[in-house]
Amino acid sequence: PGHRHHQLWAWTMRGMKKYRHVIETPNPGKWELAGYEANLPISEKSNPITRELDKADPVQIVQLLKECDAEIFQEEDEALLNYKRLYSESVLKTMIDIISKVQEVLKDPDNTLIVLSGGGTSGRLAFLITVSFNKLLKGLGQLPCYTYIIAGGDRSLVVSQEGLEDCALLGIEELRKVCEGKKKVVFIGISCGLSAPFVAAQLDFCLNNLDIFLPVLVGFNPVSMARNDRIEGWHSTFRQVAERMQKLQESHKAFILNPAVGPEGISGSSRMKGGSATKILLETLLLAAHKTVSKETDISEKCLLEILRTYERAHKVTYTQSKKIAALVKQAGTSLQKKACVYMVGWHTLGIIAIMDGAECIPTFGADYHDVRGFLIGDHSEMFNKEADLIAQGSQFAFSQEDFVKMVLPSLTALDTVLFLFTLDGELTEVEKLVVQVKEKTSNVQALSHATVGQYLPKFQRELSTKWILNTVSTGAHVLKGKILHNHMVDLRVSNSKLFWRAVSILQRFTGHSQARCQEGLLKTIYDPEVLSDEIRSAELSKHIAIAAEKNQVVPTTLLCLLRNCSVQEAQVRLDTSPSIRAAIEASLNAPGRKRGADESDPTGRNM
Ligand SMILES: C[C@](O)(c1cnc(-c2ccc(S(=O)(=O)c3ccc(N)nc3)s2)c(Cl)c1)C(F)(F)F
Ligand SMILES: O=P(O)(O)OC[C@@H](O)[C@@H](O)[C@H](O)[C@@H](O)CO
Repeated sequence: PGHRHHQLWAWTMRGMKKYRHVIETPNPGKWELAGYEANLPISEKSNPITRELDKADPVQIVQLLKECDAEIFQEEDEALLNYKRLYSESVLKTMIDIISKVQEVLKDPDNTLIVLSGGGTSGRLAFLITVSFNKLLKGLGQLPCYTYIIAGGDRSLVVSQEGLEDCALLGIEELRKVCEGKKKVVFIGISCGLSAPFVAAQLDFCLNNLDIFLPVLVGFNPVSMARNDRIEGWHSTFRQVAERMQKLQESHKAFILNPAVGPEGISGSSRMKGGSATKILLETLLLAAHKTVSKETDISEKCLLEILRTYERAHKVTYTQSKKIAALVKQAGTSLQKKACVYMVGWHTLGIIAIMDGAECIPTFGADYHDVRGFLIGDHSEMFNKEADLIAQGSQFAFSQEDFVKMVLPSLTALDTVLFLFTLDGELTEVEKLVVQVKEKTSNVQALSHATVGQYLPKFQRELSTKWILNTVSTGAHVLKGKILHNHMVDLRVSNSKLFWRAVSILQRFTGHSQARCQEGLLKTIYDPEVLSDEIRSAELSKHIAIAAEKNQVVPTTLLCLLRNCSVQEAQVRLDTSPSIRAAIEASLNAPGRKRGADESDPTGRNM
């Protein structure tokens, strides 16, 4: 029997060879065996650690997410397909090569520029890192050398606009604008999944103008797992661009920094480990560059390792507060379950991290914009590219102390949770003033202060600690609210092409049906009540997405249709009359006489 098993495995792998973009559903119950998981992009895989996240209590949720975050720092491991990791030799060498290019720019600020760019969280981190390092230069009396691009412009910093990362030409246009008149530009394109068309097009543009640009790609998949489906309005796939860069790496004409950090705790949610790893990688690289730009000494791997280790220490220090974090998760979960709000109010850059986390809850958990919101206390004048895009755009864009006092305080109730994020040096009087005002409205006030004594964390590590805590609190609160099935956000809004493919993959995973059948089912729900024609089937993905983005519960509805072989209307009735989406799906997963899909094949047989 063993050899037959092997033959099956070999057959399935050969079948994978034709694998273009489509990742086919393996035979029922053969998901792990057939090397299916091995073929999935690491950034999109389901992390075994959080397999039962939806059944965990607050303390367990914090523990599981802590373990996921710890994978960022895991050393290269021969057994685990030895993907290169954060501490791998090759990664450190590439960082050193990039540093010397950055130093050339820092020495000639007038004719040069360092551009950081990305969609969603990657764009927000591009902004945060730009602000931090321009402030560092200003402190040294030097001119700013950094600028950022985020898909959708400054609005996307505070309110997600997920569809814009699909716009390849928009990326080029934004890049041309910021590089006007520059002779040398280090372009750092950030895409955790090696997937955003916005970034792929910018990198491609750099590759066609190497006399001016040095393209650097930051992400967390091997190039072999870069996204390979066609980009609308563009001639190359992300993978083709990445392969072109790979060839130029030898001659230092392009660089790819892509250590594996392991799958996200919520499958595909690259705002978490992907965002944290982006911050760690780029701050380490740029800090080292700034440290040695004055001295002629070359940067050493030892110096890089020292900085990286301080981030690893920040992970340890942060999770010594696990009990308090779990209490915050529980309290925030209660607020959301009672249809109340969670406010995260942070000082200086801690406020930017709070705003980012709040903005991400909308696409990540289908949250309403006022469910979880971040606010920035303190001066934000020199921060934004075009602050005008932000101010007075309506309550969705509220983010300042003034907005908090004017628009939030008056309607605060005892069911709301308010979390203050600050450091113990300096702004204490400011904090107390605001806390007093909040305490008049609710006792649900928590403070997260970074002690500047004892467990001292430098600025960048303090920010990452805040990100880990806020990501855990907002994720945990939505898990407790029943938004997650196993470790998947099944009820995702199909608002860009990556989310369209994630929806199809989740349908494959929970039904065991073929990719084609799942895609057909999804289109049926999207276009309902219109009957699908071949013309509709062959329309551009952007057309499907434009319609899907305006509809609710498209994926859960399709899942029920596929599981019960019923109509869209019947599925919608079933969802509307069910206590929760999770309950409706679980009931259908266990419907009598149903073939079991991947996510229920339980190797331990516990559920038999
Ligand atoms: C793990 C899982 O099977 C799964 C989820 N999402 C996906 C995908 C999400 C998004 C895509 S994709 O946009 O085609 C993409 C995204 C990034 C990348 N490097 N390559 C492809 S695949 C896959 Cl392949 C599997 C599950 F269970 F979540 F459905
Ligand atoms: O960095 P990537 O892989 O290109 O992803 C860019 C964006 O899709 C991503 O940041 C998204 O907004 C987040 O909600 C993911 O949790």
